[in-house]
Amino acid sequence: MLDAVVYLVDAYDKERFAESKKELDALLSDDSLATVPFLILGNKIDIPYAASEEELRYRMGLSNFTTGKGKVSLSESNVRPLEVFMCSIVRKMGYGEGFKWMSQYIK
Ligand SMILES: Nc1nc2c(ncn2[C@@H]2O[C@H](COP(=O)(O)OP(=O)(O)OP(=O)(O)O)[C@@H](O)[C@H]2O)c(=O)[nH]1
Repeated sequence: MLDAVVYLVDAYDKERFAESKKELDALLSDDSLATVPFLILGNKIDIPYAASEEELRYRMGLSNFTTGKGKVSLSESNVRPLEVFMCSIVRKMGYGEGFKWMSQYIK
């Protein structure tokens, strides 16, 4: 079984959000991934016109599904950990926080 899924979205390529949402939805509804933590990374925030975190969350249909940043214990619940972190891979920023968040849910 997978420990986690890291899903990277190009936050600058707004025209492809619908396509990206479709792919993500397929993964989210895959029974074999039902309890697997999902880290959604919105990349390329160094570009001024890139989507904000809020816009990305909305466009990906995740507004009501993120489980909270920081230390949030979900082990007592059936809730799958899912969060959105914005990053710039070329600037080497943002994803570290995401991976740190994710690591608390990996046994
Ligand atoms: N400005 C910026 N450019 C980036 C960043 N990360 C990757 N790129 C650049 O984006 C270009 C295209 O790479 P990707 O977006 O990863 O392309 P891809 O997802 O493999 O291909 P597509 O499916 O066609 O989008 C490359 O030139 C990368 O260097 C980033 O954080 N900021």
